[in-house]
Amino acid sequence: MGVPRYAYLGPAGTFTEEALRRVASPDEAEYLPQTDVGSAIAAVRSGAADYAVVAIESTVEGGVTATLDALATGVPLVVLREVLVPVQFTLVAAPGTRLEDVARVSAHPHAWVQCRRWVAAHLPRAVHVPATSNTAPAALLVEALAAGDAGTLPFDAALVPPGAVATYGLAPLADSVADNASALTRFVVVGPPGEVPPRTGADKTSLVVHLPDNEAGALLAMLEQFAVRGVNLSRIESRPIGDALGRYSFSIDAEGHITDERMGEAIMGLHRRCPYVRFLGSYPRADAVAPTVHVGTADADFVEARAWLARLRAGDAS
Ligand SMILES: O=C(O)C(=O)C[C@]1(C(=O)O)C=C[C@@H](O)C=C1
Repeated sequence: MGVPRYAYLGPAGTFTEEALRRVASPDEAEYLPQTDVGSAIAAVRSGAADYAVVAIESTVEGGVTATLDALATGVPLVVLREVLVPVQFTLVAAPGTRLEDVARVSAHPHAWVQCRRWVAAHLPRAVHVPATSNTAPAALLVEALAAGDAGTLPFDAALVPPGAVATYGLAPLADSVADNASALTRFVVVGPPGEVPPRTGADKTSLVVHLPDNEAGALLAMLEQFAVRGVNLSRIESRPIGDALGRYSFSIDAEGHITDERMGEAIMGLHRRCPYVRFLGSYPRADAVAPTVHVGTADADFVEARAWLARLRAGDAS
């Protein structure tokens, strides 16, 4: 078998590539840059890649809907690992450009929303020119500079990851561009289902859940499956299923591993109550924070309770 092949949002220098470098260095893996998240995930489904690395959540914008939607339907894939990357941007432009010359800024939509206040304060005239990734405009700028026609570009400056400044040999116009200096983006490595990564004691489980139609309290009943078993949720968001108005799919991250008794019981509860449950994997938490275990919800409590029930069922009510 050759080296593992990773599909990810390119070109070189994206935050996604930085996340990938933390998973597998370029000399032990094949990097397959793609133009969008959907193509990276499709590459795993078609067998063109073994894994995809995709952004799934940011501290500023919440869930990355392209990723959530691509994983919620289609050939099942699972999350194997998560990686957190700090996100700040550098504004780059052709040499000689001054801040006051900048009226059009190229940026990935997720980058733009993470720099809105900075842009309003420093470039009040600037409009957004959407880019397919954080480094796509850097590559265009380099090409245009080499061809001597930077003036024909559809933007005056671009927001790029700081690491891309050196990769593309560009001159920064402004550094540390961010509305939230501690912004993080969470990336996940996804692959075909197989063995579940072993429990570490600080794990996350991701799920997609549909609710029964027209049932008062269905959302509450779904949440209770977690609450009564002491399972904390770290993210829940609704996405339209897409076939009719009012039909929503819930994308959930829960603290714990599928082999934890409380998580297993909660997922069985979802299976009994909800028309559709997709398991998107159990994997180690990047921050290695173990969940708080509430009274009566440790593995031993479930095991003991089951043994007690078995005794009752066997007629031992003493
Ligand atoms: O990986 C990149 O650089 C991207 O352009 C993608 C992406 C994202 O989709 O969230 C990654 C990190 C930042 O949050 C902004 C954009």
